[in-house]
Amino acid sequence: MRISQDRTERPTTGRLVLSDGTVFEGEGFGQTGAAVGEVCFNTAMTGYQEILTDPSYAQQIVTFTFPHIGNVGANDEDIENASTAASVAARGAVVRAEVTAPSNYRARADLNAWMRRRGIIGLSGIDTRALTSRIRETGMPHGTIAYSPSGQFDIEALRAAAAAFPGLEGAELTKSVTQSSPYAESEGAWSDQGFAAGREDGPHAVVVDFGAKRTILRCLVAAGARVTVVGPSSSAEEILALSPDGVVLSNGPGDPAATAQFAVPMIKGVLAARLPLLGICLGHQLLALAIGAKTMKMPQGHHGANHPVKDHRSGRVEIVSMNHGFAVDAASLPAEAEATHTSLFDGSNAGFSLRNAPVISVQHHPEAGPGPQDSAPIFARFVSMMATSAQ
Ligand SMILES: NC(=O)CC[C@H](N)C(=O)O
Repeated sequence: MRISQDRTERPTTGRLVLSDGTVFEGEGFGQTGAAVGEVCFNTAMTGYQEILTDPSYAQQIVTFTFPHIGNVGANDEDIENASTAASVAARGAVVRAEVTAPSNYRARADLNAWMRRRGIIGLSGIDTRALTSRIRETGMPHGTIAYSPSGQFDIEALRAAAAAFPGLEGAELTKSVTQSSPYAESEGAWSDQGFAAGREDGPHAVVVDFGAKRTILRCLVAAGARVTVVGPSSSAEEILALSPDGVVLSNGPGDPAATAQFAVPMIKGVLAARLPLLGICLGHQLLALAIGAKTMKMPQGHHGANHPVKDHRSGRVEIVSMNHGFAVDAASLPAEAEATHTSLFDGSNAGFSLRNAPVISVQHHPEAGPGPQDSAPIFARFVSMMATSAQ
């Protein structure tokens, strides 16, 4: 039949080529061209726009296990890059179903056009279950995602580019996704009326931006904090000169051990000032390194919005958002730290506090964006720690 002949004659326009030569063939969308990165999978059923703009995904290609990505299009608010200097977080998106026209009252663009504008390469029609099983069994591979409207690919060149990708171990990426000059953040919680304005008289939180998600800043503002954001290589002296009532170490991309080179001296200085400290994700890992614990690369990482974490103080299980490829080695935590949270998926450390200092820290994402809000009370807790220390 003619129709099927036409179909078979038209070359497919997208590829994901792994460093071992495995080729996944599908249709390209979004930005044309090729990009290399570590291929991970994310199990969240919603929030693809937040995921693709989370700076922690720098140099990663995200495989979505949820089959329908793009249904609600893209809007102007669900963007997690805090820094205007960083236009791209994830380098690519691998999805199962073809992206269809958006249906949502908030949509301002379809995912295809939005990804093209942001320079993110998409690949649809992929057996994402097979790719995810492979990542689960053999770890996160290096790959090249490519979209060529003509359907012409130099597969060997794409494989060689994937093989040449140095990977995330040892990679310091926080400076590439942030801006160094301080700024104030005053946007709070979102509603259909827009973002609520923050208070100007709340306790002052200085957020060290390692690639912060805007939702973290908005949660702090919504909890009553006045927020100033500073760059990742700020010194303790520069931070203390802003008279903070507390300091937040944000999430961010890359290997915490690499960023620790300049972040640990800063964290030690803030710890010495005995200010309340909150670590989130990369911030959690950096805090662990600052107190002498170790971090390590995980084989598959945790990327999703349905991860069970046990809070040992309350005994409750919280369902949380996760996005990390490195983890704190729980066994290496010094006696001054008390492990407060554990991942119920694999027993890895998901939080600690310090016994003799106002310091709390979590591996997961209490801000959600996307995900459940079981851990959101940590922001109010931190703001009240700051209010107490300010007295
Ligand atoms: N979301 C994050 O902050 C990620 C932290 C770190 N880059 C990791 O992959 O583990």
